[in-house]
Amino acid sequence: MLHITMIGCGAIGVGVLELLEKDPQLCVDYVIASAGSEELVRQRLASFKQPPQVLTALPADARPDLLVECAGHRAIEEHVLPALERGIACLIVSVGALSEVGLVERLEAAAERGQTRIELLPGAIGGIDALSAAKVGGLDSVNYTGRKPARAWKNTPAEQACDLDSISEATVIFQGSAREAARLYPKNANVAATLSLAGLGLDRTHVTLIADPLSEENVHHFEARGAFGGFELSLRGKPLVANPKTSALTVYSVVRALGNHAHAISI
Ligand SMILES: NC(=O)C1=CN([C@@H]2O[C@H](COP(=O)(O)OP(=O)(O)OC[C@H]3O[C@@H](n4cnc5c(N)ncnc54)[C@H](O)[C@@H]3O)[C@@H](O)[C@H]2O)C=CC1
Ligand SMILES: O=C([O-])CC(=O)C(=O)O
Repeated sequence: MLHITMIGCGAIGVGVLELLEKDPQLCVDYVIASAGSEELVRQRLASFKQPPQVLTALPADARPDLLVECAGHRAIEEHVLPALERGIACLIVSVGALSEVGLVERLEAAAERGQTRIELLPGAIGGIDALSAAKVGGLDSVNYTGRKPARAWKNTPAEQACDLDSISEATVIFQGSAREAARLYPKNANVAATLSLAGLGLDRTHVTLIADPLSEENVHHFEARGAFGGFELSLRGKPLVANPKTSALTVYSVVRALGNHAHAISI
């Protein structure tokens, strides 16, 4: 059995815990919540048969087999870096955090010192295997468009680009590099960062973000060209009820990755 610590227990975290209850080979012992939210998180977990212990930091003597981050950009600096230094293998969904200059190198150095690894999960997108394989032969261009319902852009800089409550058609709210998209939209542009880290890098991946009042889905579309040929993918993700910014596939991506660490065959 693999022993897991989970950072963050919101829409993704609860969804993952619900699915993991059915897998006897995976056990989440600890959930790390942000300070002040422990009681709320305990209430969220009250109906679980064996709820994990809720803490605000990993105990000094804890040695989980894996730490999985489902919290947000700040959690990478706060929890993932120190865990790597301690030799704990980490899986993360807040890949956009790696848009901060120098953070990739710091994570690599921490993992090397701890003789462990950090895994960037595909989350709401697919095709990362093909894109990163295509990169080996050389890529010429990667263009990504993220389209979400207008409500998914609430409390983001999109509110300065348009009136989200009154737009009647799809409206471009951002065009630029993946690095800038991830910085400005930490809860909506992790896919942009993941595609660029697998492909042409944060500064050469062109990103368009769209608020679409006529859509009920989070649509992720990218086109890649290079020595391998060409590749297009359109993924129409259903948003989670608990958080319209986040696609349900992100939950399944975490469960798949954890299962691949525990089961005899990984796919
Ligand atoms: N790679 C991908 O495709 C995707 C990645 N994400 C990432 O996942 C994150 C979480 O998404 P949701 O679960 O939908 O958000 P949510 O807002 O429903 O839940 C996040 C939870 O983490 C907690 N939290 C925040 N910072 C923390 C910290 N430093 N330490 C411990 N707990 C902390 C919050 O209190 C909250 O309970 C997003 O912020 C985003 O960065 C989200 C969607 C897709
Ligand atoms: O869940 C999604 O559809 C993608 C998302 O929020 C992100 O890229 O940060």
